Amino acid sequence: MAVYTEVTDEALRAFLADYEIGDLLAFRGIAEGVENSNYALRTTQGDFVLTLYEKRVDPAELPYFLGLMEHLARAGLACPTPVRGRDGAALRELAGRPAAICTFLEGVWPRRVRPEHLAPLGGALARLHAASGDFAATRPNALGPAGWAPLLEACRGRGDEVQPGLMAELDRHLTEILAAWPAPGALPVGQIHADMFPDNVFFLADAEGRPRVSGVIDFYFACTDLLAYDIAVCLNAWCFEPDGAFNLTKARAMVQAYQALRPLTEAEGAALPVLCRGAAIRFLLTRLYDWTHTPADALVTRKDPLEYLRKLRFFAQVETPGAIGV
Ligand SMILES: Nc1ncnc2c1ncn2[C@@H]1O[C@H](COP(=O)(O)OP(=O)(O)OP(=O)(O)O)[C@@H](O)[C@H]1O
Ligand SMILES: N[C@@H](CCO)C(=O)O
Repeated sequence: MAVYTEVTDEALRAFLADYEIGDLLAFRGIAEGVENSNYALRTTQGDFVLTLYEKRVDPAELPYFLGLMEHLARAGLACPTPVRGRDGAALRELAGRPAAICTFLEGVWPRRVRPEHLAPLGGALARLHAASGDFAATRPNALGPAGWAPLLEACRGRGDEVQPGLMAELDRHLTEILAAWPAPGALPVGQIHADMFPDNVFFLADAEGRPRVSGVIDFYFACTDLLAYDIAVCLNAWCFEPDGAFNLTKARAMVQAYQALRPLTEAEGAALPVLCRGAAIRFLLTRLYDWTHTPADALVTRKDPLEYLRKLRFFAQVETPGAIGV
């Protein structure tokens, strides 16, 4: 479910009059995603995606997200390009919500991640980091280390209902993670995607049938943070099998392809185990928050926090970067 705000045919046609993207042929709500309302539009000039930003997005941050997408697209990265209206503004309002239209990207996200996806993923991540290197704006990571303790507190009342003893275990992990977190200035910083999960990366097959990245979407967690943290997010989201086992082959393929374009510093390599642990607790906590604050009968599908408890435990016992493919 991700159409929270209904848009009428008339309202959409009036909205599109402010753009030069042709006449509307068809539009439909997109069911995937949980944060915002998305519509696929077809006009006489092509396909587009209309997004209405819902409650969890702070309108003040939209210029950063849209500006970053525009910057990356201009640098040649396949990501949604915000379309400007006749007056030059990309961020507008529709049905009482902030709204923007972006270009539509071809491809599909992998429902089942195969080892062949990982090298293209690593390459795409390194290109994203290179392309955003000269983007001037910054945005602190609201879901970075400073945000984890407040999130844990917000879950404390009901967290143990999900698994007995969970809160005490998370207290221990968080204390250890924060104590080992790299000091400011120790690692390279830049614009990161921060949510590079399989459902945000589209692939198409090349002439030989090998997957190649055709687009990266959903920049609404993007922020200015440690570049290597994006690798840690990918190691969490792409390198575990459905049975919970860590797949070292996938990890190595991703990290090697990334390093072919941007070699990691020694400090980044050494820090990756704790960055992975941090990324695991970040997704565990946001999922736990949603789990304990969303009514069970809500239309949104809640994601399993315990999947990330298993990943957190795995990364907590990693002793060398080599064990995670670095
Ligand atoms: N530019 C695009 N081109 C093609 N499809 C898109 C594009 N943007 C979004 N989509 C489609 O819309 C779906 C939802 O988009 P998105 O993941 O950005 O939604 P969200 O509600 O913000 O997300 P999430 O729950 O992942 O945080 C995607 O899975 C994809 O199918
Ligand atoms: N990718 C996230 C949702 C958006 O933060 C998750 O799977 O928990």
